[in-house]
Amino acid sequence: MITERSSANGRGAGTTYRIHIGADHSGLELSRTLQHELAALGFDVVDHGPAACDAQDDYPAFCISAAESVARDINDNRHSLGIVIGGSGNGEQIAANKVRGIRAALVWNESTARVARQHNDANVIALGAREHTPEECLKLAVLFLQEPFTQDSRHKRRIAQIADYETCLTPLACETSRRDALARMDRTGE
Ligand SMILES: O=C(CO)[C@H](O)[C@H](O)COP(=O)(O)O
Repeated sequence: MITERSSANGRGAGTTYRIHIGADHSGLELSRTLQHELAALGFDVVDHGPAACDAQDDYPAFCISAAESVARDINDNRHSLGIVIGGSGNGEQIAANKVRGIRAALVWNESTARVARQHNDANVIALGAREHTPEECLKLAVLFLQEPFTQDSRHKRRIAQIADYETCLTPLACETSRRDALARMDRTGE
């Protein structure tokens, strides 16, 4: 069973992770493989489609559905992460990142899988099913899911700036937030 404790992510203990997965026709087979393997590892897996292979289907709805559920769960203090899958992962990442509160990272090697959690506290990853073998993708997904966020103040500060921009939609808000964060660090020595 993969839990908060065994995944050592420092955000609590004893809670099973929920993983929301969405794909398109090019990622469907990989999505099914990952769902099977991650469920076997003890994750609580939620499938956001597609239900069947249709070469004409479009990835945004499936990926946005998965990302919205991650965001909703996080708002409800439930520990959830997401995986969106397409041919390249690019469009899937772009779609997921349109959801407020989502930080989706395109993961394409072991380093980007780890750093997506360590530095970015990413809550969704995008994988390109046409770029890797299923075994590679499983490895990347597990690396991501088990890696903790460092909690370093510089990373928190940058993530907060993105969140500020997302809320206010003005670059000035980012700059203000950066100045406030730097001033706060001066005061507290953080
Ligand atoms: O990776 C993707 C988007 O980033 C899609 O999966 C890809 O564009 C689908 O291509 P096609 O319709 O030619 O199968």
